[in-house]
Amino acid sequence: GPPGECIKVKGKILPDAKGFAVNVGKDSSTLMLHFNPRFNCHGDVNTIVCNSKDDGTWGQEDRIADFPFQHGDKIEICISFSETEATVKLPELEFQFPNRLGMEKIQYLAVEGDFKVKAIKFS
Ligand SMILES: CCCO[C@@H]1O[C@H](CO)[C@@H](O[C@@H]2O[C@H](CO)[C@H](O)[C@H](OCc3cn(Cc4cccc(C#CCN)c4)nn3)[C@H]2O)[C@H](O)[C@H]1NC(C)=O
Repeated sequence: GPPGECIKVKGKILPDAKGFAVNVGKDSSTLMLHFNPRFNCHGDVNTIVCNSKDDGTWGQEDRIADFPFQHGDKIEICISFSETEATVKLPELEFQFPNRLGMEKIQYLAVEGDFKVKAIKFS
């Protein structure tokens, strides 16, 4: 959808989650944001890794200092964006990630890994 719209993903983190990802962008190869909380994977423990993907090529990773998640949590992730940055709103944490590709609309959303989606809302 267009800038300013909020994409809300509600769901539950699995009790034995290693990690999950919410990807938004144009398609699976071109992502404005790969939002990837890692409980324990790729050598990361309790770390949120964010990145972009440009036609199949990963960008530079950003690691967020806080990790407001626990196994089994029911959470809502709210992603909105402008021409300059994406904003991720979580319980107890909000941060920005640069809109590196200058993407003007989000037409792709995918949730992967140890997360059970309950609802997705575009508002
Ligand atoms: C230190 C030198 C090496 O550096 C490492 O190099 C790796 C390879 O590049 C990076 O890892 C890649 O990082 C990229 C972001 O940048 C991506 O997350 C990508 O994963 C894509 C992907 C997504 N999915 C789907 C999915 C998603 C979440 C859960 C599950 C599950 C489950 C059932 N339990 C499945 N599968 N693959 C990851 O592989 C590391 O961060 C990086 N580490 C550092 C410190 O730099």
